Amino acid sequence: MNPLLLFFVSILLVSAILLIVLYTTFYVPSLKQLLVFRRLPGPRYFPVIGAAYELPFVGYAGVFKWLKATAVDRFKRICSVWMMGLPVVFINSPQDIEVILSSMKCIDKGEEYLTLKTWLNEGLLLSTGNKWHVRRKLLTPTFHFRILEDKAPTMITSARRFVDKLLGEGGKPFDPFDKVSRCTLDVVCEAAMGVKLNAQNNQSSHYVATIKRVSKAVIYRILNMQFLSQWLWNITPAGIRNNKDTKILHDFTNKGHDTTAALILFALFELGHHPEIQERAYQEQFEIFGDDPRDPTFSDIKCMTYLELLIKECLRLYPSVPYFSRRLGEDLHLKDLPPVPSGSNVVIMPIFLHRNPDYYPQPERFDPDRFLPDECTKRHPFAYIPFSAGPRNCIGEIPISQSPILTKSSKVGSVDQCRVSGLLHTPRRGCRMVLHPFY
Ligand code: HEM
Repeated sequence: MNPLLLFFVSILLVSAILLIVLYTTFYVPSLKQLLVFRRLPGPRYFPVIGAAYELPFVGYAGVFKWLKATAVDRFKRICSVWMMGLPVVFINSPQDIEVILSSMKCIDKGEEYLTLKTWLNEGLLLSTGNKWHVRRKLLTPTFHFRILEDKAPTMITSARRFVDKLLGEGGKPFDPFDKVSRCTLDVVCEAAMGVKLNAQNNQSSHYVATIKRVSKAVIYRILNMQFLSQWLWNITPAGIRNNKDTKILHDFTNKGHDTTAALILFALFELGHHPEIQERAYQEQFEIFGDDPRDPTFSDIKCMTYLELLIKECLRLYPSVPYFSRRLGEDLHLKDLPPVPSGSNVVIMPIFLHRNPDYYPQPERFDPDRFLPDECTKRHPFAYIPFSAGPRNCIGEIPISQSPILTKSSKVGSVDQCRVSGLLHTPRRGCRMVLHPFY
């Protein structure tokens, strides 16, 4: 063959391969997206590539700081950013959040959820369309209040075992994360799936360590967007490791235990820091039970009004799911704004919404009284969304809001500083506590 022709054919072949790799690795926006998207407010980065090049430098621990500075502080209501061809829109106002979460049309999960696919497969969290409708309809009755009443004895047994484990530390400082995690794993597996796991009696930390690694891998892929492409991820050493990890988790895992564990951990953290709040919570328990060591009933739980305020305030300051998103199947129309084009990834961040001083004065202050009925009526209902809202809200919301997390047998003594990071909202450096028995 003529060497010149060979040269051109080789160039063509290499270009075609590069194009295929680019096309299967990154998003290619449509002309309409390119034209419409630029009319939305947002920082001006490189066109199409957008802010993606900053992400690898942000690091695992800096994600939320970066998100706040980029997507909340400057643009307040709404902020649009290109991310390697993917149009991403951060929505920060309760009014706009209500529009998207209430819509039956916006039920597809965002692109980031692809990173969970090998772990959670096509379960309720990730499925969409008819598959999701059918599964949701089947599963919803399982989480009904009355059905959960049957599970109460097993939940109480796990809770008692948990308290024994905490007291077993004999008043020395310890990090409760592993114990909390095992307890919620036992409770959720048994209540939601009827599976007896007995994780609290199993000394191996293998499972908890694997969950941590898999969660870290999800954030890593979001920060390094080239790895959102499954085939590219699968051939990296981290991807190969991750695929092995997710196989272990398939057998055990479910969506509820780590979110609930994070809630309990932060509740312990805040109780340790606020003896006066702990005392009010304790007094409420004492009024219900006195010195009687009996098990709580569901009617007791209805009397635990302060405990309910406390849980709500924990989920405000530390929403276990700090970030979630939807991929638009059609244009989204928000009041007084150009349309958000179909194909955009719309992001909602309870972690910043719940700390917006317009809705929560002195937002960093832990104050359960913010959730007294009179205070709640002053706020937009979508200013508080720890369980999301609308058709794709959390199916576990009822059991969580009806589960007592405190027992009256122990008192949290002191808790070290902890920071927040990760896929779920959990303490980054752990949180060490001391537990003093009451009697
Ligand atoms: C403090 C505890 C919990 C919090 C804060 C929480 C929060 C959330 C949030 C924010 C979502 C929406 C996520 C999204 O749109 O991407 C969600 C979905 C979901 N949650 Fe929870 N969750 C908790 C506990 C549970 C429990 C205990 C279970 C089950 C045993 C559970 C099962 C689910 C399921 C199945 C979905 C997907 C629902 C759907 O897409 O239709 N969650 N959760």
